[in-house]
Amino acid sequence: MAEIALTQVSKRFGAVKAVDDVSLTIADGEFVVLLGPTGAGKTTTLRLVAGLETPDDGRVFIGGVDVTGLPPAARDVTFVFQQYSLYPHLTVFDNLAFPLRSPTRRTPEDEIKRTVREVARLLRIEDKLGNRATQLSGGQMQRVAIGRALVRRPAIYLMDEPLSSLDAKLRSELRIELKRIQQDLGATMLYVTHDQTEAMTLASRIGVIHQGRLVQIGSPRSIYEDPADIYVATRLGSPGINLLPRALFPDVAAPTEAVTIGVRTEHLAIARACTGAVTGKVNWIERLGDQNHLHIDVNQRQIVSLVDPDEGLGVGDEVAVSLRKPLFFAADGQRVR
Ligand SMILES: Nc1ncnc2c1ncn2[C@@H]1O[C@H](COP(=O)(O)OP(=O)(O)OP(=O)(O)O)[C@@H](O)[C@H]1O
Repeated sequence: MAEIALTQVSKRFGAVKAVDDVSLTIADGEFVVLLGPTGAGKTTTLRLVAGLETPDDGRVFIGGVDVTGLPPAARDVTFVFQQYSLYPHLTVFDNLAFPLRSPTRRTPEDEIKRTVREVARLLRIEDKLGNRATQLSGGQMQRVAIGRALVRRPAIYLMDEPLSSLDAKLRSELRIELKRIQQDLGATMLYVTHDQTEAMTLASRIGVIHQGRLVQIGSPRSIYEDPADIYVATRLGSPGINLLPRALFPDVAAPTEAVTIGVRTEHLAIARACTGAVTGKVNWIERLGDQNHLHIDVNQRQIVSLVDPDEGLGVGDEVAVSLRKPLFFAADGQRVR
């Protein structure tokens, strides 16, 4: 395993700055997730580390070695893509063994057997080793695709939304397994996704990407609780953070530059209407089963909050809304305290 470092890396495609002056160090054994919407520059960043793209500016280091000019094959990384690409005519065993059988590796057959069985055990597909790839479900195929990356034991694993083609249940199962495997192997992983749950549950650190720039990097908790700006604040949290004009809560003590108040469920106290607080009206309840999303109208502004189904509130109820330690943002979107 090895450390990855990018120093002031930029990559342009014509007029588009896909990656813009990104500096980032991923420690040996760390799981860093790059989070951002489509087009933010996540895949390009991975491709720069893999050597599938060359930066216009900046350097890429793996294990302390400057690999900026080296081809992918010389970098000891594996890349797992969103769409599994298995050899359909081969068995699961042979698909997994494939990277070890490359002429440059010349791995002895008994070692191949041992490694393939070990990876199949990690991914819980030992009973499928004799199946052809076409006889597998989507989730099993993606496990094999991940397994193909694992057998090589590279210095670094790069994963580009490897779970996004799976249904929600399989995604959550494989998420747990990926994290377990990464910890078991002590693997260095750079993983990209636009799924906030994946980022929160997998990452040692989350890097939030916006228009090619790394706008904040930190533990999932710090990114969630202590966002640097409105953009980062809106990346995490379900329901999403409520962004409200400061004037809606005139009694709340706020820094003078504050123009917008960011309010998550945990910043809200909602009670049946009484005097003294800002009041609103419940105008919609989304029932999710174990919890509800409560939509409250406050002076024609919508606030959405998570509540227990047994809260006893109904559409049309008047409620008092008060805030506890919300987030404040200046006119330019930067956080102010
Ligand atoms: N080979 C290319 N040629 C031209 N433009 C490109 C190329 N690759 C990426 N881009 C552009 O660079 C920007 C970043 O793309 P990138 O694929 O890195 O984003 P992403 O965050 O991975 O998005 P997604 O989640 O959709 O994969 C986009 O505007 C994209 O259109």
